[in-house]
Amino acid sequence: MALPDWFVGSSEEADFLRLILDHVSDCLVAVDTSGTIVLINEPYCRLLGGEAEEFLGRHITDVVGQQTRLHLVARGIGTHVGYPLEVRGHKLVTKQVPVQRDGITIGAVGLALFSDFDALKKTYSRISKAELAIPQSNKLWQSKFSLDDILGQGEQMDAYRGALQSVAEYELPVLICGETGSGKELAAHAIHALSDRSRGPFVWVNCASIPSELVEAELFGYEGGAFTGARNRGKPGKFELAAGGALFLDEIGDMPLSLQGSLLRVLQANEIVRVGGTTPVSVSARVICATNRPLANMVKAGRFREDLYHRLNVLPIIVPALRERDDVGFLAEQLLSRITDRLGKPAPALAAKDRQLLLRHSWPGNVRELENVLTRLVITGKLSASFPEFPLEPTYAGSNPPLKHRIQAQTGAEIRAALKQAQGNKRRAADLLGISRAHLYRLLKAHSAQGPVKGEMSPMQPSSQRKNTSFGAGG
Ligand SMILES: Nc1ncnc2c1ncn2[C@@H]1O[C@H](COP(=O)(O)OP(=O)(O)OP(=O)(O)O)[C@@H](O)[C@H]1O
Repeated sequence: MALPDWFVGSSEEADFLRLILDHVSDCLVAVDTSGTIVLINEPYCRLLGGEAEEFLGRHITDVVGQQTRLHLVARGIGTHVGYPLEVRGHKLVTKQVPVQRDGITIGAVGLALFSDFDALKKTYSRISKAELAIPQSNKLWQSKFSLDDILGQGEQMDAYRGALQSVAEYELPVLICGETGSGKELAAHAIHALSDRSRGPFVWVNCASIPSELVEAELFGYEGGAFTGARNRGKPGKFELAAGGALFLDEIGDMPLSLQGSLLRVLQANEIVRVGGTTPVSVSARVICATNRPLANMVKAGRFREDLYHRLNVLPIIVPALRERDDVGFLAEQLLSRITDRLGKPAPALAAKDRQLLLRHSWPGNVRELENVLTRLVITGKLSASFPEFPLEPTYAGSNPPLKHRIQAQTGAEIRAALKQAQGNKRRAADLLGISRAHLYRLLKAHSAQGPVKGEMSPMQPSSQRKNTSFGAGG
């Protein structure tokens, strides 16, 4: 493709420019002020069915027909955007712009924005669907943590962070496994933040905390009037909210078996149908899952679908447990300074014996437990005195009732006290207890199954039944 006389660059620059113009996906032609073609790229030649030499030097109207206005644009009649043309049976949507040097028009460039109407229709429909699928509230669904929030040092943590970076590059499902409190949620946020989808939403669902009868509506959404209590206008599910971004399914091991089949179907078909709906909606969310359960064993025991397991376990990430990490001292220092910043308190120095305690402890609650221990240290100024009591275990007083009942009663009392202190906020209560939210939900569920104590309130429950739950804010 020859470049016009306008071009004043070196021959390397000319080659490079030629290459670019031939590789732009659509047709491009340039004329001088007389309307003579001075440049034409390969895609346009292909569309016209000839070689560049056949078109260069000819008037634009001879080559593409009388309806073009490019020669007029080159004489200064202004710019045309979205100008429709039919060239040799092909319908084009073009943009025709004058080329100016030092304020003087020296020619014009015609660029086909679309030379394929079917592609245009498809693109338009994708754009409008994407707009519908990302409601404004999606601004709320964003990843809150990045790789920089993952504290740790040494080879092990470098390798771990490297693994997060490499899985982030792909559009494939990620399965994050690790003990409670080890940082799985943090990893999921960081993967999304590192990915090409980072500007899209990051929507999370805790599969353990949604009542099983609501999981389907929560994930797939529902149409108005789909069931008693459903909103009139229906509601998009988390898959729809996560369009163009990532859906984080936390505690996937706790997803009821019945729902695992529906999830598998969605992942296979890449589309969902809202509860009570009939129209499929295409799914464009990347799925990131996390679990602290031994999923492979659950598959063997028939408690987790094998086909779903393989669908999800494409890019596995194992989060190291704190007791397996060799940087506990470093992590403690870093967390301590974060905590003191947050609380506006001076940082207490870690005595040698405190460090020994930190290294000896087995950390069943992992980094969350360490954070809690350090928070108490900042507040009370003592680590060694209170530390041996961790992890938070009830002290079993009295010997009359059987031990099992005493443990239940004691756990119940601890949970009630924490909920009271947290004014019913379960996330804060879980933090106070040094356990994960999911663990708290499981305890609440177990206690509600045992009788007098009711735990989780279903949002669909009539308000009259929501009162007098023993774990309510009032205790
Ligand atoms: N490497 C880390 N650096 C800094 N903070 C961390 C790290 N790992 C975990 N945390 C902190 O520990 C707490 C628990 O982390 P997170 O919620 O990600 O754990 P989890 O494995 O998802 O827990 P669960 O299974 O109980 O839901 C959070 O406050 C998190 O910020």
